Amino acid sequence: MQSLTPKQIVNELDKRIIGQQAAKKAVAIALRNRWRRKQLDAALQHEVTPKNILMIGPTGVGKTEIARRLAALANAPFIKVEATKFTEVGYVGRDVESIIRDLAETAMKMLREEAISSVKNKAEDAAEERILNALLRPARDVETEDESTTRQRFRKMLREGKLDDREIELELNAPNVGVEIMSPPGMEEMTSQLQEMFQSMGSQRKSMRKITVAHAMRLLSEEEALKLINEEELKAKVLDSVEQNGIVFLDEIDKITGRGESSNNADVSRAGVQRDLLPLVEGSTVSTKYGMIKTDHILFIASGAFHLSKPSDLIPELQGRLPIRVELDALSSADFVRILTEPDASLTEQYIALLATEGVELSFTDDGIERIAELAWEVNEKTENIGARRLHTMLEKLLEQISYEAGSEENLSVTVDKDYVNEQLSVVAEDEDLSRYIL
Ligand SMILES: Nc1ncnc2c1ncn2[C@@H]1O[C@H](COP(=O)(O)OP(=O)(O)OP(=O)(O)O)[C@@H](O)[C@H]1O
Repeated sequence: MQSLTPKQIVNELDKRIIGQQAAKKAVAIALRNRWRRKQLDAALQHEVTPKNILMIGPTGVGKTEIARRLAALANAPFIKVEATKFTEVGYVGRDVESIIRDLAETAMKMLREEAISSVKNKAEDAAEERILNALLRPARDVETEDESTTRQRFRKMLREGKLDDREIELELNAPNVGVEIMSPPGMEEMTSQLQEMFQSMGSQRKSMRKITVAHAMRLLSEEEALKLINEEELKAKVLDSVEQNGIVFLDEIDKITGRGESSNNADVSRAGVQRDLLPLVEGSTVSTKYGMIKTDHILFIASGAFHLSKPSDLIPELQGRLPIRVELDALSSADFVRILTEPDASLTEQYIALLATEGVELSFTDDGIERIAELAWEVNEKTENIGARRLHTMLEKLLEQISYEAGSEENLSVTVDKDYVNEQLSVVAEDEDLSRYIL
């Protein structure tokens, strides 16, 4: 996927996100630039740093969604962090490095899942053998049938799921001891080492357990898959994936500027957070439990509404590291209509599919959709503008009754038209106090 052209990337993003073309273009170019960089010779490759992006736009208009979808397209490790998190009481400068450690965790999860699925068949075969061994252990003395024929017969039954509920006794790794250690700020590294220590103590213990065949198949496949994966190789991949493909989404960056409704002390700490973030964005080395990670080529996408402050209120060094500025538009009621219907797996499509599982035939008329969009827009205007997120709460409320009745009534068929929307939502939407609570 890495080699998609910027236009192809935008086309892919178009399938999920309505409008916001400037932001889509910027992230598409940033992604393609990574591929371009990799085509260069090593010396030049080293010099080319990512052009980080600053997305400016109100809440709920697709900023995170664009970054998240981009990461998914590129199969890149992705993490979203609220910049304001680091202004909280108890914050110490080095905490910002936890962003990279968390990104490494995300990469590990992603790559481990990939590795597990690549050895899935082998692992399942091995698990099957172990289950057959356990099943046939008592049968061995009964020499009525050739052993391999019996095994074949059982294998067939096992694959057909006929033995799923039968209980067998197996030697299994003891379940992980669920040690949760609350770490004081700045001590995350030590905590994670302790946690690992506890876990490795746990994984060395084995015990005999009686479980069903279906459950055993799951546990043993997992155990066998882990045996087939080379941990060291996986760790190396994590480092490479974070360094070369990692994407960090820094939300609420506008809230760590000096401006705003703040006292002087808060101002100092906000500028302090910017200063702490700077080395990460400029390129530094962070120690993680998988090894050292250089942040030079990680793509940072910062985002904020900038209602009370301007990008020029950020410290100059950080401004310089976010050279690409894109503005995202506030969403209109016409955009809401499109968001409700056009994206792949749109909200309406999701509800139709969910209710179909209960035999409910749900459909939306054009004027019904328009009315939902109109009301969502009005509620945003009257209360707080939360962008497209309002559509989620509106639809949930709109379909509450149907969702409740589905399952207990046969062959329900519901058409959501303008009248239906008015009936369900107008009273709440027009009452400002009520909508603050319900929508
Ligand atoms: N332009 C859009 N097209 C389709 N869906 C959208 C669009 N904008 C927002 N949404 C939907 O609204 C929800 C919130 O959007 P998102 O998380 O991108 O907000 P945001 O702009 O990053 O806001 P914040 O700064 O508060 O995080 C998501 O579920 C997303 O799918």
